[in-house]
Amino acid sequence: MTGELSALVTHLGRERRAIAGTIVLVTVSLVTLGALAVLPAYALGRAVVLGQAPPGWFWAALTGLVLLRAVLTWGEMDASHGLAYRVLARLRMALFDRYAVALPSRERENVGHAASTAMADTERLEFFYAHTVAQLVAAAVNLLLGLCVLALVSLPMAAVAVAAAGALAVTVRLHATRTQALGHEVADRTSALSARVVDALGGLREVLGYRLQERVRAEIRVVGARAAEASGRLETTARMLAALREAVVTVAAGAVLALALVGDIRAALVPAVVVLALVTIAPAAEAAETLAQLHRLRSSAGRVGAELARPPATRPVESPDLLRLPEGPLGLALQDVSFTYATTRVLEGFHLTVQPGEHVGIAGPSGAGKSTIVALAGRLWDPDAGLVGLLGADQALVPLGSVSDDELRRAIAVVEQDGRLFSGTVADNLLGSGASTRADLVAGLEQLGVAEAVGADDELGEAGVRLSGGQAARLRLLRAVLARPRVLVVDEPTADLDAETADRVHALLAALPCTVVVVSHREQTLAGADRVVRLGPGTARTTPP
Ligand SMILES: Nc1ncnc2c1ncn2[C@@H]1O[C@H](COP(=O)(O)OP(=O)(O)OP(=O)(O)O)[C@@H](O)[C@H]1O
Repeated sequence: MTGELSALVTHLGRERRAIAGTIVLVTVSLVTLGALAVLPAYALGRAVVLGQAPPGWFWAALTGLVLLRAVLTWGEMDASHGLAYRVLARLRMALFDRYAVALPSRERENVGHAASTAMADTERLEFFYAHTVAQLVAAAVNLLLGLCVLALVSLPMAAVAVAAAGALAVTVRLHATRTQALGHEVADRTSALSARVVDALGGLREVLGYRLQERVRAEIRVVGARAAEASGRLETTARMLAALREAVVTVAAGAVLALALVGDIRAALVPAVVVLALVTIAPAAEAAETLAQLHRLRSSAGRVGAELARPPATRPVESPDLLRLPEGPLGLALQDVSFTYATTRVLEGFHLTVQPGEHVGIAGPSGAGKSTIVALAGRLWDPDAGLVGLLGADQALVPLGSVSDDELRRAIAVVEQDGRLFSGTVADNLLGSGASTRADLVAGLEQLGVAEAVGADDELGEAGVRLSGGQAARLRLLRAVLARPRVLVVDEPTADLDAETADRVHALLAALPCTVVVVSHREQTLAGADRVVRLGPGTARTTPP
């Protein structure tokens, strides 16, 4: 197995034993099949050349092999189907565990690539570990066994089989070198085509509104033709090499037959020996076909491996360093914090202390770093330097990075400006934390003026598409409030609202008993806070309190 594929085996846990089990099953099954082909050929040779009926042991052996093969085939199907599902689940679970800690990275990348790796690449690999590995090992063992038996019967015939195996290996190499570059070209062109289609579908309203249909159609036609042309070339090359492999098997069978006819093998054995040569080489030819396709699986394994190696977005909390949060109200503190996106330094030596129970507003020009402060407060990322923590009533600071994720998520809720809702009902979306009741939800919908538009059991559609911007913003806020956090950090809760509806949000926030940090450009929204911190333009710096 090549590096990328064997590297993933560590993620398969107990399934490694199951893979070993299918290898044994498939190998025994293939050898049994070979014996099932050779035995009747042997009987036929005796009957035609010597005029002798098969002996009694022949029928017993044949019946035994038929039964064994039936049991093995059934066992193999049963084992490998179950194994395939479990391998798929293992790989996806490993990926999703990694995504959970690594994907919300500060680069905020498009997650389409991650999703396609988790769905498509893992499916390809599932088949490989559950079926292909066993097929390859079985073909290799079968080849070795067949060669040994052939060598006992006739050394020249064994030499022919070895030469055929060598020729098949050459076709695999040829296939790999010929199709690798072509395969990349096909993948690139196909992904360009889907990107263009997704782009056009995403902007369908604009396409129709600005009468761009003809242009889009022409572009898709050109990109589609390029993809089809590259796929065609790949297909032709693959077919030619498949034909070459078939030719190798045919020539080898012919050579074996010729050797049998001119050699010193007893005539009665000729059919059995020719069949033996065939059952030795044919599975190897099939395996060669599979090996030739292995580069695709290797790329899939490489992609999955790269995703599994993504660095976590925040430093994992080691259990000996775990701290418990104090009882009672909690405040929030950022001490001497610096933070940089790829090249943009947003915060430098930044200080902010929000006392337990205090309501603080944060204002500042666009790009000043307000949303970055919100993200750091929710420990979506760690700061490059300095400390972000929760403040007890005794002013002791517990760094966010020392609290278990579960305890942290229960203590602090963050409502980002571009936060997400999911498909499902309003209740599914808003009561997930389990901290509030359905009655609280209904009261919240009333208070925020959304009850007329949506009820607790209404479906929101994918990513909440059935809501207006202002309705979605209020539901996102309500979701955080219903989680009953001890610290609530909200980014622009009223940006999408008219003045009257914004007042409903102000009233809700003002009545909250917990610590509240509100980021807003709107003075009305900041007016309800106990105090307002105003950031200047450029990198946000503040002196310690
Ligand atoms: N993921 C990112 N990668 C690179 N730079 C980023 C990223 N997110 C934000 N920035 C940059 O960091 C700076 C601060 O962004 P931030 O979103 O914190 O500002 P903000 O004060 O909330 O702005 P606004 O009021 O417009 O929402 C900006 O210059 C922005 O371009």
